[in-house]
Amino acid sequence: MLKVEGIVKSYKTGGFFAKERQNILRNISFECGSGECLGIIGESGSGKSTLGRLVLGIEKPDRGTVRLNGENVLHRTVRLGHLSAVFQDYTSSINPYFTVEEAILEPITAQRKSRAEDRSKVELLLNQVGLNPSYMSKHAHELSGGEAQRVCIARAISTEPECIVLDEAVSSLDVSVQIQVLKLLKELKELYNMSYIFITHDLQAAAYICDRIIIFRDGQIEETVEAQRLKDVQSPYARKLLNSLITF
Ligand SMILES: Nc1ncnc2c1ncn2[C@@H]1O[C@H](COP(=O)(O)OP(=O)(O)OP(=O)(O)O)[C@@H](O)[C@H]1O
Repeated sequence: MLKVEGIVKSYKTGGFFAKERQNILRNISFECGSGECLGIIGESGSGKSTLGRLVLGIEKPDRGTVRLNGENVLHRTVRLGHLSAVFQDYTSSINPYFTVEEAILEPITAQRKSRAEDRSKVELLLNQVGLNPSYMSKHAHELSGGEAQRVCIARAISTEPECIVLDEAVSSLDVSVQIQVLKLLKELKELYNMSYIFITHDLQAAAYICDRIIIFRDGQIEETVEAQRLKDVQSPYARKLLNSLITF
């Protein structure tokens, strides 16, 4: 279970010596249960990706804590192998000098598992994301967008993490590929009982994959709603935002 409590985050607004700071996240608290997919929807610049980085323990909050099963994610041992991420920019997510096999093995190697099992593990992971073993020796530039994102997903699930932060993970893909990858993510979530923090602008994608959706406004939670009851949002802002995001 992921528990975010009282997160506050600001950044310096000017250069290195600047004293002024811009508040990005203001007192954010929520929980994401095991096996739950929690969506974060909000306008551009509202702080969604910043929140994602704090959940991953990549950055430190000014105040507040992110805990995974009661332990602070700022400790490397708490996040290593237990938390992972899939980002929008799949091409730069994969080291261009790595083969697919090396890219998928990166997090496993960080956990120092035995090398003998590695190849068969990569084969299994490729299979689970719908790619055949011949992909192992390819490099990122030889993959289509959908294939590269499948490799990123295989890498993200390789350590069987409890939680994955998916930051606009399907947004750069063609619509038909988006649907396939969303379906795959849903299946993998069931298979491994993982939690997802699903950051997106895409209301349809969120409605498809999420159990609950947080509507974010200017670094604060405006409203949280069950994905199946999106039409019942209460606040006028949330209504307006959702209407603006409906594209059909
Ligand atoms: N490392 C940083 N240093 C300074 N300011 C930053 C940093 N990271 C983000 N910001 C600022 O924080 C604000 C929120 O950015 P963030 O990327 O979290 O928003 P977002 O909701 O994910 O936006 P988008 O949907 O466009 O990706 C922006 O004004 C951004 O310029």
